[in-house]
Amino acid sequence: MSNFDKHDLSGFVGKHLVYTYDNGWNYEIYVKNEQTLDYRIHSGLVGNRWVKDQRAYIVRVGKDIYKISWTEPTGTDVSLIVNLGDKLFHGTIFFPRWVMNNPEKTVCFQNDHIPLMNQYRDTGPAYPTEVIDEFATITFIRDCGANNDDVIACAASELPENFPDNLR
Ligand SMILES: C=Cc1ccc(O)c(OC)c1
Repeated sequence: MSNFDKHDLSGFVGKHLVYTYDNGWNYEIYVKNEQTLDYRIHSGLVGNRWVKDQRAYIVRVGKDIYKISWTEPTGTDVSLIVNLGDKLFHGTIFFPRWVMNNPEKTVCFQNDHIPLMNQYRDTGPAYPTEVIDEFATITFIRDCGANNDDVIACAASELPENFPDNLR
């Protein structure tokens, strides 16, 4: 049927991407391996939040098109389409109501606060969910290999002075 191997994620694993949503939100993601991602948020509702080792479903849906979906300890659900060939990106984010009401509660290195995030999630309110459905422009792509813990290793606010502007 298709002329590519949908099970082959080798063209995606290891990719480090920076992208800007049409609403101005700037994000950075590292595809750590076939089921894991790290990310850092530069600006937007929850700018300066960062996360390592988020488990995700990653699938190939075209020759150079991938889809990543996951649910976070906060209860936020995310699904991303990454079209590397056209440098086109689309994200759908489903924010629980409590995140919209108090986004600052999620701005942290989440890995140090998983039980707290789960507690916020369980307390809610969850509904009504806020759906953010936006295209983004990929501004930077590079290959960092798999399972590289140096790619996303600090908050956006903690990046060194000499960090390249095109990587922010
Ligand atoms: C809520 C997290 C979230 C939302 C949109 C994204 O593009 C993302 O990329 C890592 C993460």
